[in-house]
Amino acid sequence: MSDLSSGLPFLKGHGTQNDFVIVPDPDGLLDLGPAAVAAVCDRRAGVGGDGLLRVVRSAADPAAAAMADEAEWFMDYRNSDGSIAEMCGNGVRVFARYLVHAGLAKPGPLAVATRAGVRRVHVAADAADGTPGEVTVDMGTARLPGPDGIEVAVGGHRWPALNVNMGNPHAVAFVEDLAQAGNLYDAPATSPAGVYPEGVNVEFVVDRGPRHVAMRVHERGSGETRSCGTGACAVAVAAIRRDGADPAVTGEAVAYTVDLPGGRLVIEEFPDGRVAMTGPAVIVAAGTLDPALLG
Ligand SMILES: N[C@@H](CCC[C@H](N)C(=O)O)C(=O)O
Repeated sequence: MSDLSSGLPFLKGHGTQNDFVIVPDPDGLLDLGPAAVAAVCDRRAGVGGDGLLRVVRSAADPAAAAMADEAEWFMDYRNSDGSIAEMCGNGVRVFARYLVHAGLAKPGPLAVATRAGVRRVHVAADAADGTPGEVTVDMGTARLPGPDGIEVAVGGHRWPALNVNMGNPHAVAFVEDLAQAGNLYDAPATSPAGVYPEGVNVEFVVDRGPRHVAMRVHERGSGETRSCGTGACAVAVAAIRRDGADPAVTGEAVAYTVDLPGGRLVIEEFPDGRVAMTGPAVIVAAGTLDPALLG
């Protein structure tokens, strides 16, 4: 158990404006329950964030100890409502940026343990003018578990959707106009019932040009966010199949540009099914959390 009487150090970072509170806990001494996470992520009464990244040595956390030989650090990711998710694509890029920022890793290749398994990350060196290098993550392979006939509904609109699992669940719907998704204050309805027993992240997608799409997302546990890395991968995978460009069939790697409200990500898929995501990730602030916030 950690002594929190003098407060808890934190940092703030984002990847294409998907923003996270980063809490270093190298020795795994913190017990951050859902209420504490939600309080920290509250945009008015807390620091504010779409999620929280606890940075802990894999060997110090039972959820990651089995990955400790491969990845020194475990990304313990929580949504802003305090719920746990298996994976966060922007989160893992921001996590890697933090490790470099804190001197815990060097730019270049590094491995990060997540609940969805070890993810290989590459942090590019900063440019000569100080612009932070982009961060690429090998996101593993997408699963498309079906069934056929999934639909997403918002207001009076209803669209067919593809179930894409990137370690976490997604429903991808191609729409005519991103405004049709409305204000996205509430989670969109999905059918048939029972396809997503643990909840789902829902993506709305339009075409922008050849191999170029734009999307909005409603994230499970966080609401509408300005970017979602696993969501962008799910969208690219769905668009690649729709466009008949599946690398497992064509034998050719393919890259799609995905525009999100908070920025741009490039998603590649390779003939062996691996999906890679590249985009910016930055640290923007550091401070101390009032222990009262943590309950
Ligand atoms: N923003 C993330 C996804 C975070 C988890 C998601 N809300 C879930 O519950 O699955 C990303 O960048 O992938």
